[in-house]
Amino acid sequence: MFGFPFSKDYYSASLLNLMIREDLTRELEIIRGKDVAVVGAGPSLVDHREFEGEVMISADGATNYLLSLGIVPDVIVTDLDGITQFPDSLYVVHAHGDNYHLLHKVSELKRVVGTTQVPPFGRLKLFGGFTDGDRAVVLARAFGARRIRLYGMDLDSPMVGRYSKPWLSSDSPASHLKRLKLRVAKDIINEVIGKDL
Ligand SMILES: Nc1ncnc2c1ncn2[C@@H]1O[C@H](COP(=O)(O)OP(=O)(O)OP(=O)(O)O)[C@@H](O)[C@H]1O
Ligand SMILES: Nc1nc2c(c(=O)[nH]1)N=C(CO)CN2
Ligand SMILES: [Mg+2]
Repeated sequence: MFGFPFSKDYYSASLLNLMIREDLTRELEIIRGKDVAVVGAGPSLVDHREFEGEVMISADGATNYLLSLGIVPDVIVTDLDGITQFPDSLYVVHAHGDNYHLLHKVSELKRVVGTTQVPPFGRLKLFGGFTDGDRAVVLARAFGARRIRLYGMDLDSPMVGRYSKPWLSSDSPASHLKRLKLRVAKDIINEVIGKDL
C-alpha cells in the first residue's frame, strides 16, 4: 500500500540496533493490569487538560503538549519526528526508512526500547502497529493493559493537530499520505480495542 523500501527500513533498524545498549523491554511491564491513557496528536488533543489513567503513553508530538501542561508521560512511543523535548520517560523508538537521520537523538535518551518494521533482530522488537498512536495502543494491549482510554486520536479528521509536527503552529490539512496512514491506524485500533472508534 505504501511501498516503503525494505532496504531503507532495514538500514534504519540496523543503526538503531547499534545504539541500544540494553534490552529494557521488561520496563514495559508497568503497563500490566493498569488503566492506560494513550495520547495522540490529533486536533482534539488541546480540548483535554486532564487525562484519566494510571499509566500514560504519549504518541510522539503529543508529548510536547503534555509537557506544556506539566505532565510527563510514563512511556513515549515515537519515530522522533514530532517530539522536541525529551523528559525522563521510557521511550519506545521506532526505526523506519524515513527517520534514520533522526536516530542520533537516541544517544540523549536514558531508557529506550527499539522497534522495527522489518523482521526483528538484535535488541529490536516488533510489537505491531503502524503510526506512533496505534503502536502505542498495540503496546498497551500487548503488555496487558486492563483498560485503554484514547485522547487526541482523531483518525477520521481531515486535519492534523498542531502538536503532530514541530513546525506547525495550528491544526493543518492532512496530506493524502497522512490520511491514508490515519486510516490504517484506525483499522488497527478497531482490531485491537474491538469496537468501532
Ligand atoms: N488527526 C490526527 N493528526 C495527527 N495525529 C493523529 C491524528 N489522530 C490521531 N493521531 C495520532 O497521533 C500520533 C502522533 O502524531 P505524529 O504526527 O507524530 O505521527 P507519526 O506516526 O509520526 O506520523 P508521520 O508518519 O506523519 O510521521 C499519530 O501517530 C496518530 O496515531
Ligand atoms: N519507511 C517508512 N515507514 C513508516 C512511515 C514512513 O513514513 N516511512 N510512517 C509510518 C507511520 O507514520 C510507519 N512506517
Ligand atoms: Mg512521529
